[in-house]
Amino acid sequence: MRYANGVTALDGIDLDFPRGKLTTLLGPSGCGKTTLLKIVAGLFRPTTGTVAVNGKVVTGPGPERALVFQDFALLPWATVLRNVAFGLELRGVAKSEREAIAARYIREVGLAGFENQYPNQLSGGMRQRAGLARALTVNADILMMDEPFSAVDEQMRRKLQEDLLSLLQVEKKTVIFVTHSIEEAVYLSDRIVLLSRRPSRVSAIRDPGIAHDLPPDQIRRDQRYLDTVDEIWDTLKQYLQ
Ligand SMILES: Nc1ncnc2c1ncn2[C@@H]1O[C@H](COP(=O)(O)OP(=O)(O)OP(=O)(O)O)[C@@H](O)[C@H]1O
Repeated sequence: MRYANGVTALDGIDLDFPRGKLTTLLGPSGCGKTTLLKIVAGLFRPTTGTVAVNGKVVTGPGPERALVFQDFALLPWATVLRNVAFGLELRGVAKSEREAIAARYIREVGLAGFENQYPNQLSGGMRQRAGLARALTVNADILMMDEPFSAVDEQMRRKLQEDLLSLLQVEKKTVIFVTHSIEEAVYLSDRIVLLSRRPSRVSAIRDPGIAHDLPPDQIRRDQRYLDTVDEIWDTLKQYLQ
């Protein structure tokens, strides 16, 4: 992918994202993680190459893919209920139906009771949950999450990570996740793609092999978890100047 200003962000990326698995893109700042996510989302057209979902080439955004941003881009003038239902509103789903669906996901992400609050009345963690609920509401099979937990404090981040794993046990989604945190990647992922410095290539792929149904504290103490964190750091630190 080469931008109009001459920056080549990605070069020769050949990747697949297994169905029902959480794949994380990890790499140095500016290597092109967000660019790759936006290409998969159909927001950017790659200079060369293609993206296919279930064998069908992506030519733009589609209902089977939902993008969750770091700030979740909530509408400040709309309540949580309306924000969460917004994707369905855009699709012309009737008010009572979309609100019933939205209410279900609001409960599922742990926001019950906050349906009528506005985004500025919520904490950062609650806003993240509202954004996630909105992505779930449109029932896309593929969720793309761009550093979704980076704007909250460490305790809330851990809680959101745990809740995301629990949610994914129920809602079988294919997730493409971008983070800067090696620990977060190893904790959450079925598969981790390490990208090199720009112009970015796939440097390595790791399957942490961690059972996500174990209690969170047990995962974080697991020797395999700790070794994988160390090993990934060893690979990534060569890209730091
Ligand atoms: N719209 C754009 N036009 C021109 N260059 C861009 C554009 N968007 C991103 N870039 C450049 O492409 C490169 C990759 O950016 P991108 O945001 O994809 O990286 P990233 O890995 O997500 O970065 P970070 O980890 O810092 O969030 C950067 O050098 C960035 O400056």
